[in-house]
Amino acid sequence: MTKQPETIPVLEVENLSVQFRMYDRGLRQRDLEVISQLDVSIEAGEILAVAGSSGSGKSLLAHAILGLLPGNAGTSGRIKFCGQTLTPELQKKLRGQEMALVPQSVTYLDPLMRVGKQVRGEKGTEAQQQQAFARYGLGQEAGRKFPFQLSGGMARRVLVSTAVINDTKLIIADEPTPGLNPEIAEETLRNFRELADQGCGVMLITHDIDLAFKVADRIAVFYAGTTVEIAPAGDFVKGGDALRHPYSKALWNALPQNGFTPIPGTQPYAGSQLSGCRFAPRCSDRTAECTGDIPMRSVRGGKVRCVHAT
Ligand SMILES: Nc1ncnc2c1ncn2[C@@H]1O[C@H](COP(=O)(O)OP(=O)(O)OP(=O)(O)O)[C@@H](O)[C@H]1O
Ligand code: NI
Repeated sequence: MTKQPETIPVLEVENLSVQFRMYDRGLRQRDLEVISQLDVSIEAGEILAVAGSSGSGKSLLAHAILGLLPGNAGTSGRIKFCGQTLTPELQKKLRGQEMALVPQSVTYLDPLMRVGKQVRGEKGTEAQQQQAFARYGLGQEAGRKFPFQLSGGMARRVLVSTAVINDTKLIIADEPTPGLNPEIAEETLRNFRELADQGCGVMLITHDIDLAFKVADRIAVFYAGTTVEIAPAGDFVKGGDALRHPYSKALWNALPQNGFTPIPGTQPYAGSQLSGCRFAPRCSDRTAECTGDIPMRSVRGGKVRCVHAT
């Protein structure tokens, strides 16, 4: 029997931690760990949604991948792009080309530069830009406009065009839909699906797991700076016992269509050094074992960071 060629994931994040060097009064220095022991991967053709509440580390993960962390941040662990370990030099080379960020807000467009020029960037050609614009239903005249002359929907398509212009293999979209009317939000998601279907890996960062399971293949749930569950999107449609981590179940129960049941307590600040399960203080299933080191493990075709999950 011939062996199937192994496909190399577009993105592999292994045991990633991110710390910020902070100075207390009197210049005492301490490291604040905001992402810890994070593992995640994306295959070509796949949309991975990254869902989690505010402050759980979603944007920092995006910035760590792209090499956009601020100067006082340090990382450990490994990030591989198409099998190659990323270094700051490589990140700089690939950024905006083979890996691209669709930022949260159209205010990321330079207000003083015509959008065609922005979309082409340093290396894109006029022909590539026109092709991308045509693909997203933008007239050629759009390229000569300034951002303030675009409608919200057009500006969004411009941002997506920016991401596709250089045969991008990995697109990271950070909260691309809030503030958009539902039609444009859906159109934006359709664009990502299309790009994935053509072989791109897409990381879709969102607060909204409702939206995530409509378009994503898998969902990674973040809590206080790490992944607590990574599972097929279908499990998040079913909810309840299809899910593995108590926090994922709680998120599901908090959805309007599932009764809006709130989760008591609050997420610990990502920098607060906790040992053991970070969700334990809010978990009704917690036991003494939850204070130990909790690795990710495989359960029913997904991954979970919980000693009790079956
Ligand atoms: N420059 C920084 N210095 C210190 N701490 C920071 C810095 N940037 C972010 N943090 C902290 O890191 C944690 C994760 O932040 P991050 O922006 O990744 O959250 P997020 O999941 O993207 O949240 P949101 O959904 O609100 O965008 C937060 O607790 C935040 O306060
Ligand atoms: Ni964010």
